Amino acid sequence: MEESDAFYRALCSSETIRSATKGFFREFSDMAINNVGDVWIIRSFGRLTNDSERVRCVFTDIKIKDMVQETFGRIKHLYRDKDALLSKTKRNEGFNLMSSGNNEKALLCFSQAVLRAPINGKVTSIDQGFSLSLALLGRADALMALGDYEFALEDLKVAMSDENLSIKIREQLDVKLQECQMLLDDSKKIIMTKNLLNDHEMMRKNYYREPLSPELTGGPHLFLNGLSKLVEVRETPNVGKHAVAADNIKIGDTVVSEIPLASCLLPEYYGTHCHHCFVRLRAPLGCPVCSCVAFCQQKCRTEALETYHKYECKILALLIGSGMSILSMLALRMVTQIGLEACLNLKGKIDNIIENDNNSSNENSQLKMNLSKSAKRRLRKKKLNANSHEFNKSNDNTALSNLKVDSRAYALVDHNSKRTAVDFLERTLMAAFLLKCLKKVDFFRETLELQESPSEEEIIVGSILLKNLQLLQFNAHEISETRLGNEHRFRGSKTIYLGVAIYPSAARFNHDCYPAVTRYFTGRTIVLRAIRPLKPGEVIAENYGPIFTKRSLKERCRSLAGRYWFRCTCRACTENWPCFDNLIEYTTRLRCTTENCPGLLLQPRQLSRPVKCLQCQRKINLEDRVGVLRDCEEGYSRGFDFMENEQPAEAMNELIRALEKFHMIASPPHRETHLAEIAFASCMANSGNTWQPC
Ligand SMILES: C[S@@+](CC[C@H](N)C(=O)[O-])C[C@H]1O[C@@H](n2cnc3c(N)ncnc32)[C@H](O)[C@@H]1O
Repeated sequence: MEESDAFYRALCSSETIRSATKGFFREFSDMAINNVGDVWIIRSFGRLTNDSERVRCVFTDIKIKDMVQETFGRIKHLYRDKDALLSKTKRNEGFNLMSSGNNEKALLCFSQAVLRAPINGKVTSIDQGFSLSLALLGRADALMALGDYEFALEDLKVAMSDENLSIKIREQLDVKLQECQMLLDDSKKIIMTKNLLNDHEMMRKNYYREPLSPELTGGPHLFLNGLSKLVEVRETPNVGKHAVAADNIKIGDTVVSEIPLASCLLPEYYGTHCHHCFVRLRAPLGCPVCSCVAFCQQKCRTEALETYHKYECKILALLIGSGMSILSMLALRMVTQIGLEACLNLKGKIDNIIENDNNSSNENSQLKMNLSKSAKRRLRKKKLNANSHEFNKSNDNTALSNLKVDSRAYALVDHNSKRTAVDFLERTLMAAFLLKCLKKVDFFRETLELQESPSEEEIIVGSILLKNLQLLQFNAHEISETRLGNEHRFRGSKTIYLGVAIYPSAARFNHDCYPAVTRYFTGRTIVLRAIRPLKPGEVIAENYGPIFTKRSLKERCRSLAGRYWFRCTCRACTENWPCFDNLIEYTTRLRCTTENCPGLLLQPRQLSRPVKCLQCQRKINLEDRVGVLRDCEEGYSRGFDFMENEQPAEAMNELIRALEKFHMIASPPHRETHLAEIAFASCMANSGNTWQPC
């Protein structure tokens, strides 16, 4: 590797751990790395062979332990607290705004009042201790004025759930509840009889619910959760595990619809999206302790509070302030959401996976050479079946306890054999920081002082954190929402990244600079759908960011090598396909008309003159093919027109027909086809997370 490449790779790698500009962590880790020096890093730390040893080392080795213990010994609770007075002020602001008819702004004030209010009975000097119920009552008023009766009803029910409410407040709530129920029933009747809800209103209401995920085409895979039966996972020494078509795949087919194993919302969206399910907030509920996060409904709040948020609550501001990356937060979430017992249980499974991996990479390289095709197939099936065991036990999101034994993520690639000692050290320091944060919030049974050396339980959890930090670097996905244009759904729309998540099945899809699938999200569920047809055995590739139409070969190589540590050998790279701008000049290759011939031919200047196919050696007349290509282009234009009229379903039908035809008679690259694929992907994303600012 050239020096500049190694430098770029190290830079990319560090950014998956922490910010290069914000927070205290970077400064601390740079200082620690400088202090211990290269010799110790390479000769001592670099010789350690597993994650437990690495975590133990930073807490016990004389060269580094004081720095680590002293810095992390100062960890304190840091979070945004409740504020009853502010809640009351915001509630009064809300009433003022309502009286001047500004109900939307009033709703925002009431929501702030709800989120800042302490639980009833906590601060009795203000609102006699009922700030929360009063804030909810005020918000219900605003929601009713806006016609959002279901949200209002929900607020009133939450407000009434306190058994110790004063008689006066209970009576007010009772009256409001009956009024709200009546208005809700009436509005339902009106909608049913007159179908009064217009498209815009319907869309607005749906923003606050999780969109429906599409069914998996061909039904779900027998044991690879979240994948369709049309997908198979294979493994080769050069590209590792990857998804291939098990059957014919058509354009638009849904090949993945998977819920995440763990996910984390970016802090900048804490005020606008549900901390748990990522849905847009309309009438948020808060955590009873902190004012940092918001939930769209009781169910999300309960799931979060019963699992990860009970640990993260009092350190959230510290975590954000440290400048840690969102992937580091996800590494912590994978631990906090399952709890200590499950972590201890997981450790044995992770060790088994690592051991099996080591054994099989040694054995496989020798064995595979000599095996027959059918023996290789049996071996593949056996391995996948072994993995599926953890799968079947774990993919029911409703049963959180089942998540406790899910070890699928630990079989994903982490490129440990290529990792430098300094990279390991930086990750280990982050794992140590997270470990001490967990200790501060009583994650562990023993209550040792922060400064003391870690117990065996802590080393286990530290090693899991460290492993998470490694595997997430190459396997996490960004969750997105489509911000629709102000005036038009498609024109001016853009993709907004809300957070990150880990999907053990989708993480098996390799990259291609000309991907076979497009990706969008329904809530936190990842959906992958085909944008070009595939035959059995063909690779179903995703795109990791650099797409051939927008980035040059050099840029793509640098980005993929720096971020994902591989050299791409896809067709777009090996044939050096031109980017969009240069595609205008490019002559599209047409398929030979001889049955089963793979030949690709360039259009002759004079169309009536046949050209010789170098594959089948026949003279081929391409007039028909050129005619069909024009039909395709016309089909694309009709699709674009439907999009211009904001009719995504009709646009998709036109585009699918034209794209299918194109792939039968020609081969990419072809400028109009790629524009059509982008348009088709936008139409599909339209049924996922979307938001149109008012
Ligand atoms: C998300 S994982 C994909 C699944 C992975 N191949 C596995 O075995 O689990 C990303 C890693 O896969 C490998 N990879 C992905 N696309 C590749 C490609 N086109 N060629 C070679 N390796 C690729 C790289 O090692 C990359 O870091």
